[in-house]
Amino acid sequence: MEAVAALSLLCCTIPLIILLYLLLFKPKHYNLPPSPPSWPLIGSIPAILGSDKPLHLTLTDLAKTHGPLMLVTLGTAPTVVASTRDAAMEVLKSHDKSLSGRHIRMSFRIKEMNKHSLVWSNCTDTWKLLRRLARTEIFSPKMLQNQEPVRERKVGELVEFLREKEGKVLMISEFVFGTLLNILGNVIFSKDVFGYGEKNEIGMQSLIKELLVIGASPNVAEFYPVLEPLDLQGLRRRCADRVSRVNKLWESTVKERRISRSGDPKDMLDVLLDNGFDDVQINVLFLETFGPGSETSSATIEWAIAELIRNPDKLAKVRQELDQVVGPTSQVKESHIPQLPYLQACMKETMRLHPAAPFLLPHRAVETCQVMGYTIPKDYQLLVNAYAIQRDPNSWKEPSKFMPERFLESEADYNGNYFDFIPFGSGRRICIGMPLATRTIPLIVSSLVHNFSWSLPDGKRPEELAMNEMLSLSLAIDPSLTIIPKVRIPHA
Ligand code: HEM
Repeated sequence: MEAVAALSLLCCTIPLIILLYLLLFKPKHYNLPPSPPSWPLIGSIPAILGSDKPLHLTLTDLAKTHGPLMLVTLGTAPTVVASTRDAAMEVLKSHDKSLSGRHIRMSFRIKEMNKHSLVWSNCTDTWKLLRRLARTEIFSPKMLQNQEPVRERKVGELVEFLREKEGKVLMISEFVFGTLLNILGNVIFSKDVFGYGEKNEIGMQSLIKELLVIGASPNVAEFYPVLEPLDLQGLRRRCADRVSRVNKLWESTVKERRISRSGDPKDMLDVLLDNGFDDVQINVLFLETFGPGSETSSATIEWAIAELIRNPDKLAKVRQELDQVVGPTSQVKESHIPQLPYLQACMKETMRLHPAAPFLLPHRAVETCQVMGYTIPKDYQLLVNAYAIQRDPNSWKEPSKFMPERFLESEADYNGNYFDFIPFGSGRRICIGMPLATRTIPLIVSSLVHNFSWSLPDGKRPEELAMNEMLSLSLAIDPSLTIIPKVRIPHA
Protein backbone atom coordinates (compact mmCIF):
# COMPACT_ATOMS: atom_id res chain seq x y z
CA MET A 1 0.00 0.00 0.00
CA GLU A 2 2.79 2.39 1.06
CA ALA A 3 4.74 1.58 -2.08
CA VAL A 4 1.74 2.41 -4.24
CA ALA A 5 1.25 5.73 -2.41
CA ALA A 6 4.94 6.59 -2.81
CA LEU A 7 4.81 5.70 -6.49
CA SER A 8 1.76 7.90 -7.11
CA LEU A 9 3.40 10.77 -5.18
CA LEU A 10 6.48 10.40 -7.35
CA CYS A 11 4.37 10.28 -10.50
CA CYS A 12 2.68 13.54 -9.47
CA THR A 13 5.77 15.41 -8.30
CA ILE A 14 8.24 14.56 -11.10
CA PRO A 15 6.13 16.19 -13.85
CA LEU A 16 5.54 19.12 -11.49
CA ILE A 17 9.30 19.57 -10.97
CA ILE A 18 9.94 19.30 -14.73
CA LEU A 19 7.15 21.79 -15.42
CA LEU A 20 8.53 24.22 -12.84
CA TYR A 21 12.05 23.83 -14.28
CA LEU A 22 10.80 24.49 -17.80
CA LEU A 23 8.76 27.48 -16.66
CA LEU A 24 11.46 29.01 -14.51
CA PHE A 25 14.73 28.11 -16.16
CA LYS A 26 14.22 26.84 -19.68
CA PRO A 27 13.38 29.63 -22.12
CA LYS A 28 10.79 28.05 -24.42
CA HIS A 29 10.75 28.47 -28.21
CA TYR A 30 14.02 30.37 -28.03
CA ASN A 31 16.45 29.84 -30.84
CA LEU A 32 19.52 30.50 -28.71
CA PRO A 33 22.96 31.05 -30.30
CA PRO A 34 25.15 27.95 -30.77
CA SER A 35 27.08 26.87 -27.73
CA PRO A 36 30.00 24.63 -26.79
CA PRO A 37 28.88 21.43 -24.98
CA SER A 38 26.95 22.44 -21.86
CA TRP A 39 25.82 20.41 -18.85
CA PRO A 40 23.26 21.16 -16.12
CA LEU A 41 24.74 23.16 -13.23
CA ILE A 42 28.25 23.44 -14.70
CA GLY A 43 27.33 24.72 -18.17
CA SER A 44 30.35 25.10 -20.48
CA ILE A 45 32.90 25.39 -17.67
CA PRO A 46 34.78 22.23 -18.85
CA ALA A 47 35.26 23.78 -22.32
CA ILE A 48 36.68 26.92 -20.70
CA LEU A 49 38.84 25.24 -18.06
CA GLY A 50 39.99 22.61 -20.58
CA SER A 51 42.09 25.30 -22.17
CA ASP A 52 45.19 26.59 -20.39
CA LYS A 53 44.84 29.98 -22.09
CA PRO A 54 43.43 33.21 -20.64
CA LEU A 55 39.67 33.68 -21.13
CA HIS A 56 39.88 36.10 -24.08
CA LEU A 57 41.99 33.59 -26.06
CA THR A 58 39.78 30.62 -25.12
CA LEU A 59 36.63 32.47 -26.22
CA THR A 60 38.37 33.58 -29.43
CA ASP A 61 39.21 29.91 -30.16
CA LEU A 62 35.70 28.69 -29.30
CA ALA A 63 34.12 31.28 -31.62
CA LYS A 64 36.02 29.72 -34.55
CA THR A 65 33.93 26.57 -34.01
CA HIS A 66 30.65 27.98 -32.71
CA GLY A 67 30.32 31.15 -34.74
CA PRO A 68 30.18 34.94 -34.46
CA LEU A 69 27.41 34.86 -31.87
CA MET A 70 27.80 32.10 -29.33
CA LEU A 71 26.26 31.24 -26.01
CA VAL A 72 28.59 30.27 -23.20
CA THR A 73 26.98 29.22 -19.94
CA LEU A 74 29.40 29.52 -17.07
CA GLY A 75 27.93 27.51 -14.23
CA THR A 76 24.33 28.73 -14.44
CA ALA A 77 25.09 32.19 -15.85
CA PRO A 78 24.36 32.51 -19.58
CA THR A 79 26.62 34.86 -21.55
CA VAL A 80 26.40 35.66 -25.25
CA VAL A 81 29.72 36.47 -26.93
CA ALA A 82 29.92 38.52 -30.13
CA SER A 83 33.21 37.83 -31.93
CA THR A 84 33.12 39.43 -35.39
CA ARG A 85 32.70 42.98 -36.71
CA ASP A 86 29.19 42.14 -38.00
CA ALA A 87 28.16 40.68 -34.67
CA ALA A 88 29.58 43.74 -32.84
CA MET A 89 27.65 46.02 -35.19
CA GLU A 90 24.43 44.14 -34.42
CA VAL A 91 25.02 44.40 -30.66
CA LEU A 92 26.39 47.94 -30.45
CA LYS A 93 24.47 49.60 -33.30
CA SER A 94 21.37 47.76 -34.60
CA HIS A 95 20.28 46.61 -31.10
CA ASP A 96 22.16 49.22 -29.08
CA LYS A 97 19.12 50.21 -27.02
CA SER A 98 17.94 46.67 -26.14
CA LEU A 99 21.47 45.54 -25.26
CA SER A 100 22.69 48.65 -23.47
CA GLY A 101 22.17 47.42 -19.90
CA ARG A 102 25.11 46.52 -17.69
CA HIS A 103 25.90 43.25 -16.02
CA ILE A 104 27.35 44.49 -12.72
CA ARG A 105 30.36 42.48 -11.60
CA MET A 106 29.37 40.61 -8.44
CA SER A 107 32.24 42.01 -6.34
CA PHE A 108 31.15 45.56 -7.23
CA ARG A 109 27.51 45.05 -6.20
CA ILE A 110 27.71 47.63 -3.45
CA LYS A 111 24.20 49.02 -3.08
CA GLU A 112 25.06 52.62 -2.32
CA MET A 113 27.45 52.74 -5.29
CA ASN A 114 25.41 51.10 -8.00
CA LYS A 115 22.44 53.40 -7.43
CA HIS A 116 24.54 56.39 -8.54
CA SER A 117 26.92 54.61 -10.86
CA LEU A 118 27.75 55.78 -14.35
CA VAL A 119 29.63 52.61 -15.27
CA TRP A 120 27.24 50.00 -13.85
CA SER A 121 23.78 51.57 -14.14
CA ASN A 122 21.35 51.07 -17.00
CA CYS A 123 20.70 53.98 -19.32
CA THR A 124 18.55 55.84 -16.77
CA ASP A 125 17.83 59.60 -16.72
CA THR A 126 20.68 60.11 -14.21
CA TRP A 127 23.05 58.19 -16.48
CA LYS A 128 21.95 60.38 -19.41
CA LEU A 129 22.59 63.53 -17.37
CA LEU A 130 26.06 62.28 -16.40
CA ARG A 131 26.96 61.41 -19.98
CA ARG A 132 25.79 64.85 -21.09
CA LEU A 133 27.85 66.58 -18.40
CA ALA A 134 30.88 64.46 -19.37
CA ARG A 135 30.51 65.37 -23.04
CA THR A 136 29.63 69.04 -22.74
CA GLU A 137 31.60 70.04 -19.64
CA ILE A 138 33.96 67.62 -17.87
CA PHE A 139 35.68 66.34 -21.03
CA SER A 140 34.55 69.14 -23.35
CA PRO A 141 37.18 70.48 -25.80
CA LYS A 142 37.24 73.76 -23.85
CA MET A 143 37.81 72.12 -20.44
CA LEU A 144 40.44 69.79 -21.89
CA GLN A 145 42.23 72.72 -23.48
CA ASN A 146 42.18 74.70 -20.23
CA GLN A 147 43.71 71.75 -18.39
CA GLU A 148 46.36 71.07 -21.07
CA PRO A 149 49.22 72.91 -19.26
CA VAL A 150 48.58 70.86 -16.09
CA ARG A 151 48.80 67.59 -18.00
CA GLU A 152 52.03 68.71 -19.68
CA ARG A 153 53.43 69.68 -16.28
CA LYS A 154 52.55 66.27 -14.81
CA VAL A 155 54.27 64.47 -17.69
CA GLY A 156 57.26 66.83 -17.25
CA GLU A 157 57.48 65.71 -13.60
CA LEU A 158 57.53 62.07 -14.71
CA VAL A 159 60.35 62.83 -17.16
CA GLU A 160 62.34 64.67 -14.45
CA PHE A 161 61.89 61.77 -12.04
CA LEU A 162 63.05 59.25 -14.65
CA ARG A 163 66.13 61.35 -15.48
CA GLU A 164 67.27 60.83 -11.90
CA LYS A 165 66.83 57.08 -12.33
CA GLU A 166 69.11 56.87 -15.37
CA GLY A 167 70.78 53.46 -15.59
CA LYS A 168 68.45 51.87 -12.99
CA VAL A 169 66.05 49.00 -13.67
CA LEU A 170 62.50 50.37 -13.43
CA MET A 171 59.06 48.86 -13.50
CA ILE A 172 57.73 51.59 -15.74
CA SER A 173 54.00 51.01 -15.10
CA GLU A 174 54.40 52.00 -11.44
CA PHE A 175 55.40 55.60 -12.29
CA VAL A 176 53.17 55.89 -15.34
CA PHE A 177 50.20 54.79 -13.21
CA GLY A 178 51.07 57.46 -10.63
CA THR A 179 51.35 60.14 -13.33
CA LEU A 180 47.95 59.13 -14.70
CA LEU A 181 46.45 59.36 -11.21
CA ASN A 182 47.86 62.89 -10.90
CA ILE A 183 46.45 63.86 -14.30
CA LEU A 184 43.08 62.47 -13.25
CA GLY A 185 43.35 64.13 -9.82
CA ASN A 186 43.71 67.47 -11.60
CA VAL A 187 40.81 66.75 -13.99
CA ILE A 188 38.69 65.76 -11.00
CA PHE A 189 39.55 68.27 -8.26
CA SER A 190 42.70 70.13 -9.38
CA LYS A 191 45.05 68.29 -7.00
CA ASP A 192 47.84 65.73 -7.19
CA VAL A 193 47.19 62.38 -5.51
CA PHE A 194 50.51 60.63 -6.14
CA GLY A 195 54.00 61.53 -4.95
CA TYR A 196 57.27 60.26 -6.42
CA GLY A 197 58.68 59.08 -3.10
CA GLU A 198 57.17 57.57 0.02
CA LYS A 199 56.84 60.74 2.06
CA ASN A 200 54.60 62.37 -0.56
CA GLU A 201 52.42 59.32 -1.03
CA ILE A 202 48.85 59.55 0.34
CA GLY A 203 48.01 55.93 -0.42
CA MET A 204 45.69 56.53 -3.38
CA GLN A 205 47.72 54.39 -5.77
CA SER A 206 47.77 51.33 -3.52
CA LEU A 207 44.06 51.62 -2.63
CA ILE A 208 42.99 51.96 -6.29
CA LYS A 209 45.25 49.05 -7.27
CA GLU A 210 43.91 46.88 -4.44
CA LEU A 211 40.35 47.70 -5.44
CA LEU A 212 41.04 46.74 -9.05
CA VAL A 213 42.79 43.51 -8.03
CA ILE A 214 39.96 42.47 -5.67
CA GLY A 215 37.33 43.42 -8.27
CA ALA A 216 39.10 41.30 -10.90
CA SER A 217 39.50 38.21 -8.68
CA PRO A 218 37.37 35.24 -9.82
CA ASN A 219 34.11 35.30 -7.88
CA VAL A 220 32.13 32.06 -7.63
CA ALA A 221 28.89 34.12 -7.69
CA GLU A 222 29.64 35.07 -11.33
CA PHE A 223 29.02 31.39 -12.14
CA TYR A 224 26.22 30.83 -9.62
CA PRO A 225 24.38 34.17 -9.23
CA VAL A 226 22.12 32.61 -6.59
CA LEU A 227 25.15 32.75 -4.22
CA GLU A 228 25.62 36.49 -4.69
CA PRO A 229 23.97 37.64 -1.42
CA LEU A 230 26.28 35.34 0.59
CA ASP A 231 29.52 36.96 -0.66
CA LEU A 232 31.26 33.65 0.16
CA GLN A 233 34.79 34.88 -0.65
CA GLY A 234 34.30 38.24 1.05
CA LEU A 235 35.20 40.04 -2.18
CA ARG A 236 32.29 42.49 -2.06
CA ARG A 237 33.04 43.28 1.58
CA ARG A 238 36.70 43.93 0.76
CA CYS A 239 35.77 46.14 -2.20
CA ALA A 240 33.38 48.12 0.01
CA ASP A 241 36.15 48.58 2.58
CA ARG A 242 38.62 49.96 -0.01
CA VAL A 243 35.89 52.19 -1.44
CA SER A 244 35.16 53.78 1.93
CA ARG A 245 38.91 54.23 2.62
CA VAL A 246 39.56 55.87 -0.73
CA ASN A 247 36.53 58.15 -0.33
CA LYS A 248 38.12 59.54 2.86
CA LEU A 249 41.13 60.75 0.85
CA TRP A 250 39.10 63.46 -0.89
CA GLU A 251 36.50 64.11 1.83
CA SER A 252 38.05 67.40 3.00
CA THR A 253 38.63 68.63 -0.58
CA VAL A 254 34.93 68.25 -1.36
CA LYS A 255 33.95 69.89 1.94
CA GLU A 256 36.22 72.91 1.38
CA ARG A 257 35.05 73.38 -2.20
CA ARG A 258 31.39 73.33 -1.13
CA ILE A 259 32.16 76.35 1.05
CA SER A 260 34.48 78.24 -1.29
CA ARG A 261 33.09 77.43 -4.76
CA SER A 262 33.21 80.45 -7.10
CA GLY A 263 33.85 81.42 -10.74
CA ASP A 264 33.70 79.32 -13.90
CA PRO A 265 33.88 75.54 -13.43
CA LYS A 266 37.53 74.55 -13.64
CA ASP A 267 37.26 70.80 -12.97
CA MET A 268 34.85 67.89 -12.51
CA LEU A 269 34.13 68.75 -8.88
CA ASP A 270 32.92 72.25 -9.84
CA VAL A 271 30.65 70.78 -12.54
CA LEU A 272 29.13 68.26 -10.11
CA LEU A 273 28.58 70.88 -7.38
CA ASP A 274 27.00 73.29 -9.89
CA ASN A 275 24.55 70.52 -10.81
CA GLY A 276 23.54 69.79 -7.21
CA PHE A 277 25.24 66.40 -6.71
CA ASP A 278 25.50 65.16 -3.11
CA ASP A 279 28.60 63.67 -1.45
CA VAL A 280 27.61 60.05 -2.12
CA GLN A 281 27.11 60.70 -5.84
CA ILE A 282 30.37 62.64 -6.00
CA ASN A 283 32.28 59.79 -4.33
CA VAL A 284 30.97 57.27 -6.84
CA LEU A 285 31.81 59.43 -9.84
CA PHE A 286 35.31 60.24 -8.60
CA LEU A 287 36.02 56.56 -8.14
CA GLU A 288 34.60 55.72 -11.56
CA THR A 289 36.98 58.21 -13.12
CA PHE A 290 40.09 57.23 -11.17
CA GLY A 291 39.45 53.45 -11.64
CA PRO A 292 38.72 52.99 -15.37
CA GLY A 293 40.82 56.01 -16.34
CA SER A 294 44.10 54.87 -14.76
CA GLU A 295 44.31 51.11 -15.29
CA THR A 296 43.29 51.09 -18.98
CA SER A 297 45.58 53.99 -19.93
CA SER A 298 48.52 52.61 -17.96
CA ALA A 299 48.21 49.15 -19.59
CA THR A 300 48.03 50.77 -23.05
CA ILE A 301 51.17 52.87 -22.45
CA GLU A 302 53.06 49.81 -21.21
CA TRP A 303 52.07 47.81 -24.32
CA ALA A 304 53.04 50.72 -26.59
CA ILE A 305 56.53 50.99 -25.05
CA ALA A 306 56.96 47.21 -25.19
CA GLU A 307 55.97 47.09 -28.88
CA LEU A 308 58.34 49.97 -29.73
CA ILE A 309 61.23 48.30 -27.88
CA ARG A 310 60.55 45.03 -29.74
CA ASN A 311 60.40 46.88 -33.07
CA PRO A 312 63.47 49.17 -33.17
CA ASP A 313 62.76 50.23 -36.80
CA LYS A 314 59.31 51.59 -35.77
CA LEU A 315 60.83 53.24 -32.69
CA ALA A 316 63.39 54.98 -34.93
CA LYS A 317 60.55 56.31 -37.13
CA VAL A 318 58.70 57.74 -34.10
CA ARG A 319 61.93 59.43 -32.92
CA GLN A 320 62.62 60.84 -36.35
CA GLU A 321 59.11 62.31 -36.51
CA LEU A 322 59.51 63.80 -33.01
CA ASP A 323 62.90 65.32 -33.87
CA GLN A 324 61.38 66.93 -36.96
CA VAL A 325 58.14 68.23 -35.46
CA VAL A 326 59.09 68.93 -31.83
CA GLY A 327 62.80 69.58 -32.28
CA PRO A 328 65.66 67.46 -30.95
CA THR A 329 66.00 69.35 -27.67
CA SER A 330 62.44 70.58 -26.96
CA GLN A 331 59.68 68.92 -24.97
CA VAL A 332 56.55 67.40 -26.54
CA LYS A 333 53.31 69.34 -26.07
CA GLU A 334 49.77 68.15 -26.65
CA SER A 335 49.47 70.58 -29.55
CA HIS A 336 52.20 68.59 -31.39
CA ILE A 337 50.18 65.35 -31.35
CA PRO A 338 47.98 66.11 -34.43
CA GLN A 339 51.21 66.75 -36.39
CA LEU A 340 52.63 63.32 -35.49
CA PRO A 341 50.80 60.84 -37.77
CA TYR A 342 53.27 58.00 -37.29
CA LEU A 343 53.04 58.25 -33.50
CA GLN A 344 49.25 58.24 -33.76
CA ALA A 345 49.38 55.17 -36.01
CA CYS A 346 51.53 53.44 -33.36
CA MET A 347 48.92 54.26 -30.71
CA LYS A 348 46.10 52.81 -32.81
CA GLU A 349 48.12 49.71 -33.67
CA THR A 350 48.85 49.20 -29.94
CA MET A 351 45.15 49.45 -29.07
CA ARG A 352 44.25 47.14 -31.95
CA LEU A 353 46.62 44.40 -30.80
CA HIS A 354 46.25 44.95 -27.06
CA PRO A 355 42.81 46.38 -26.29
CA ALA A 356 42.84 47.32 -22.58
CA ALA A 357 39.22 46.11 -22.34
CA PRO A 358 39.24 43.00 -24.58
CA PHE A 359 35.51 42.34 -23.93
CA LEU A 360 34.60 46.06 -23.56
CA LEU A 361 32.53 46.23 -20.34
CA PRO A 362 29.87 43.55 -19.89
CA HIS A 363 26.51 44.53 -21.43
CA ARG A 364 23.10 43.08 -20.48
CA ALA A 365 19.91 42.64 -22.48
CA VAL A 366 17.28 44.98 -21.03
CA GLU A 367 14.66 43.23 -23.19
CA THR A 368 14.50 40.05 -25.24
CA CYS A 369 15.64 40.63 -28.80
CA GLN A 370 16.60 38.87 -32.03
CA VAL A 371 20.20 39.18 -33.16
CA MET A 372 21.55 37.50 -36.32
CA GLY A 373 18.54 35.16 -36.30
CA TYR A 374 19.05 34.10 -32.67
CA THR A 375 17.16 35.08 -29.55
CA ILE A 376 18.92 36.88 -26.74
CA PRO A 377 16.60 36.65 -23.74
CA LYS A 378 16.18 39.55 -21.33
CA ASP A 379 18.89 39.75 -18.64
CA TYR A 380 21.44 37.64 -20.52
CA GLN A 381 24.96 39.04 -20.25
CA LEU A 382 26.73 40.09 -23.46
CA LEU A 383 30.44 40.33 -24.17
CA VAL A 384 31.82 41.89 -27.33
CA ASN A 385 35.16 40.22 -28.02
CA ALA A 386 37.09 43.27 -29.28
CA TYR A 387 40.30 41.24 -29.00
CA ALA A 388 39.06 38.66 -31.56
CA ILE A 389 37.57 41.35 -33.82
CA GLN A 390 40.75 43.42 -33.90
CA ARG A 391 42.84 40.37 -34.85
CA ASP A 392 40.37 38.90 -37.34
CA PRO A 393 42.29 37.87 -40.50
CA ASN A 394 39.18 38.73 -42.56
CA SER A 395 39.68 42.39 -41.64
CA TRP A 396 43.41 42.71 -40.98
CA LYS A 397 46.39 41.58 -43.03
CA GLU A 398 48.95 39.74 -40.86
CA PRO A 399 46.75 40.47 -37.84
CA SER A 400 49.26 39.48 -35.13
CA LYS A 401 52.03 41.74 -36.45
CA PHE A 402 52.74 45.24 -35.10
CA MET A 403 52.38 47.26 -38.32
CA PRO A 404 51.47 50.90 -37.53
CA GLU A 405 51.73 51.69 -41.27
CA ARG A 406 48.34 50.02 -41.79
CA PHE A 407 46.69 52.99 -40.05
CA LEU A 408 48.48 55.67 -42.11
CA GLU A 409 46.22 55.11 -45.10
CA SER A 410 43.14 54.03 -43.15
CA GLU A 411 40.06 56.00 -42.11
CA ALA A 412 39.78 53.93 -38.91
CA ASP A 413 39.39 56.05 -35.82
CA TYR A 414 38.50 55.53 -32.17
CA ASN A 415 34.98 56.95 -32.52
CA GLY A 416 33.16 53.60 -32.71
CA ASN A 417 32.03 54.00 -36.33
CA TYR A 418 34.55 51.51 -37.64
CA PHE A 419 33.50 48.15 -36.24
CA ASP A 420 36.79 46.36 -36.99
CA PHE A 421 38.43 48.67 -34.46
CA ILE A 422 36.55 49.34 -31.21
CA PRO A 423 39.05 49.72 -28.32
CA PHE A 424 36.74 52.28 -26.64
CA GLY A 425 33.51 50.47 -27.58
CA SER A 426 30.76 52.00 -29.70
CA GLY A 427 27.20 53.23 -29.40
CA ARG A 428 25.57 54.72 -26.35
CA ARG A 429 27.98 53.13 -23.86
CA ILE A 430 31.16 54.16 -25.66
CA CYS A 431 33.93 55.22 -23.23
CA ILE A 432 33.34 58.73 -21.88
CA GLY A 433 37.04 59.21 -21.12
CA MET A 434 38.12 58.76 -24.75
CA PRO A 435 38.80 62.48 -25.42
CA LEU A 436 41.10 62.57 -22.39
CA ALA A 437 42.77 59.21 -23.06
CA THR A 438 43.54 60.07 -26.69
CA ARG A 439 45.37 63.20 -25.56
CA THR A 440 47.15 61.80 -22.50
CA ILE A 441 48.39 58.45 -23.79
CA PRO A 442 50.26 59.76 -26.89
CA LEU A 443 51.67 62.63 -24.81
CA ILE A 444 53.18 60.22 -22.26
CA VAL A 445 54.44 57.70 -24.83
CA SER A 446 56.02 60.37 -27.04
CA SER A 447 57.66 62.08 -24.04
CA LEU A 448 59.17 58.78 -22.92
CA VAL A 449 60.44 58.01 -26.42
CA HIS A 450 61.76 61.53 -27.05
CA ASN A 451 63.55 61.96 -23.72
CA PHE A 452 65.06 58.50 -23.24
CA SER A 453 66.46 55.53 -25.00
CA TRP A 454 65.50 52.29 -23.35
CA SER A 455 67.24 48.98 -22.86
CA LEU A 456 66.14 45.72 -21.26
CA PRO A 457 67.69 44.33 -18.04
CA ASP A 458 70.27 41.51 -18.08
CA GLY A 459 71.42 42.41 -21.59
CA LYS A 460 68.21 41.00 -23.10
CA ARG A 461 67.77 41.79 -26.79
CA PRO A 462 64.55 43.52 -28.03
CA GLU A 463 63.33 40.38 -29.81
CA GLU A 464 63.62 38.44 -26.53
CA LEU A 465 61.03 40.62 -24.80
CA ALA A 466 58.09 38.37 -23.88
CA MET A 467 54.67 39.75 -24.84
CA ASN A 468 52.53 37.43 -22.70
CA GLU A 469 49.05 38.63 -21.85
CA MET A 470 47.33 38.51 -18.49
CA LEU A 471 43.65 39.31 -18.19
CA SER A 472 42.57 40.92 -14.93
CA LEU A 473 40.29 43.97 -15.15
CA SER A 474 42.46 45.11 -18.06
CA LEU A 475 44.60 43.18 -20.49
CA ALA A 476 48.11 43.60 -19.12
CA ILE A 477 51.58 42.52 -20.20
CA ASP A 478 52.89 39.68 -18.04
CA PRO A 479 55.31 40.10 -16.34
CA SER A 480 55.24 43.89 -16.01
CA LEU A 481 57.71 45.63 -18.27
CA THR A 482 61.07 46.45 -16.66
CA ILE A 483 63.40 48.79 -18.56
CA ILE A 484 66.53 50.89 -18.07
CA PRO A 485 66.33 54.57 -19.13
CA LYS A 486 69.21 56.47 -20.71
CA VAL A 487 68.77 60.23 -21.08
CA ARG A 488 68.61 61.48 -24.71
CA ILE A 489 67.71 65.12 -24.12
CA PRO A 490 69.59 67.07 -21.49
CA HIS A 491 67.55 69.30 -19.11
CA ALA A 492 65.25 71.66 -21.01
C1 HEM B 1 43.15 53.45 -23.05
C2 HEM B 1 42.24 54.04 -22.31
C3 HEM B 1 40.83 53.57 -22.23
C4 HEM B 1 40.21 52.52 -22.85
C5 HEM B 1 40.81 51.51 -23.82
C6 HEM B 1 38.82 52.51 -22.41
C7 HEM B 1 37.87 51.61 -22.85
C8 HEM B 1 36.55 51.62 -22.44
C9 HEM B 1 35.57 50.68 -22.88
C10 HEM B 1 35.82 49.55 -23.88
C11 HEM B 1 34.39 50.98 -22.26
C12 HEM B 1 33.09 50.21 -22.35
C13 HEM B 1 32.32 50.43 -23.63
C14 HEM B 1 31.11 49.53 -23.69
O1 HEM B 1 30.74 48.93 -22.70
O2 HEM B 1 30.52 49.38 -24.77
C15 HEM B 1 34.64 52.11 -21.40
C16 HEM B 1 33.70 52.69 -20.60
C17 HEM B 1 33.98 53.71 -19.73
N1 HEM B 1 35.17 54.39 -19.60
FE1 HEM B 1 36.87 54.05 -20.64
N2 HEM B 1 38.64 53.54 -21.53
C18 HEM B 1 39.83 54.22 -21.40
C19 HEM B 1 40.06 55.34 -20.64
C20 HEM B 1 39.12 55.95 -19.84
C21 HEM B 1 39.35 57.18 -19.10
C22 HEM B 1 40.63 58.00 -19.14
C23 HEM B 1 38.20 57.40 -18.39
C24 HEM B 1 37.87 58.53 -17.45
C25 HEM B 1 38.58 59.56 -17.25
C26 HEM B 1 37.25 56.35 -18.71
C27 HEM B 1 35.98 56.23 -18.18
C28 HEM B 1 35.03 55.32 -18.61
C29 HEM B 1 33.69 55.25 -18.07
C30 HEM B 1 33.11 56.09 -16.93
C31 HEM B 1 33.01 54.24 -18.79
C32 HEM B 1 31.58 53.78 -18.62
C33 HEM B 1 30.67 54.48 -19.61
C34 HEM B 1 29.24 53.96 -19.55
O3 HEM B 1 29.04 52.84 -19.12
O4 HEM B 1 28.32 54.68 -19.95
N3 HEM B 1 37.85 55.49 -19.59
N4 HEM B 1 35.97 52.50 -21.54
